[in-house]
Amino acid sequence: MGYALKDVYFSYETRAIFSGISLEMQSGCFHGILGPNGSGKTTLLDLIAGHLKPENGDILLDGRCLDDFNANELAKKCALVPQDFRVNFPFSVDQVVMMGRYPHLGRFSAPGEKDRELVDQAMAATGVLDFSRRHVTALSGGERQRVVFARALAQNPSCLILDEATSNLDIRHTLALMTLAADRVKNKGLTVISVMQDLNLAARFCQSLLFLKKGRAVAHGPVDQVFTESVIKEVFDVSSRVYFDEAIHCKQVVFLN
Ligand SMILES: Nc1ncnc2c1ncn2[C@@H]1O[C@H](COP(=O)(O)OP(=O)(O)OP(=O)(O)O)[C@@H](O)[C@H]1O
Repeated sequence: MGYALKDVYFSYETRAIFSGISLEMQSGCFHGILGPNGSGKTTLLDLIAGHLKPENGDILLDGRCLDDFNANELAKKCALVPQDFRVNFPFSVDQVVMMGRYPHLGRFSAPGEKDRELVDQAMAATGVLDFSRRHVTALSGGERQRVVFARALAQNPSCLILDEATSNLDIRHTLALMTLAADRVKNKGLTVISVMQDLNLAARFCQSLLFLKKGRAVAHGPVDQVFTESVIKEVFDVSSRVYFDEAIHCKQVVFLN
C-alpha cells in the first residue's frame, strides 16, 4: 500500500508539467524526490497531498482514489510541511502546533489531554518548546520551519510529506529532524515523502529515490540502484564521483564540475 500515480497529466494553464507519469511509492518507506529547479517536485507533492488535481489519470492512496477522501480524512492521513510557511496573524508557536490536532477534533470539541500531550511531544522533538509562547511572526526562518514540522508531527499522520523541510535549518537541526523522520519510518511504519536539494542527505536518509527531470521519472528505486554517477549526470548535467562512505555506511557524492 501507499501512493500510486496512474498515467497522471497535470498542467498550469497551458504549461504541461506531467504528461502521463505513473509510479508507486510504498508505505512505511522514506522516499526522496530529487531533480533540478522547475522539474515538477513541488507540483508532485501538491498532487499527492490533494492540493492540486490531475487533469487526467488517477492518484490512489492505499488503493483509494484521492478524490474519494474528504479534506478531514486526508488531513488525518497526510501532513505536508511546505517549502515556505508564512502567517500574518501573530499566533503563538503553541497555537500553530495545536492546529495539527484540528482534523482529529470533533466539530465543536476543544483539544483534550491527549491532544495537549501530542503537541508537547512534537514541540520537544523539534526543539521549539523553549519558544512555545512566542509569536510565529517574530521567529527566524529556521525556527518557523521547525514549528511547521512540529505541527505536522502533532497531526500524527501515516504519511509525512516534506517539501525541502530542512532548507532553512542549521546542520544539527537538519540531522535531528531527518533522524527523527527515519526513526519513525523504521519503528512506527510512517511513510515519508521528501523533496530534497541535498543529494548526500537524501542518499543518507532515504530508502528509495525518485529523480525527476522535466516532469519525467528518469530513475526511481532503491538508493543503491539509482544513486549513480550516470543518473546524476543525466538529471543535473553535473559530473560526480559516487562512493561508499564507511563513516556513515551509505553512498555519498562529490561533484567534479
Ligand atoms: N502556480 C503556477 N503557475 C504556473 N506555473 C507554475 C506554477 N507553479 C509552478 N509553476 C511552474 O511549473 C514548473 C514546476 O514547478 P515546481 O515548483 O513543481 O518545480 P520544483 O521541481 O519544485 O522546483 P524547485 O526546485 O525550484 O523548487 C516550473 O517551471 C514552474 O515555473
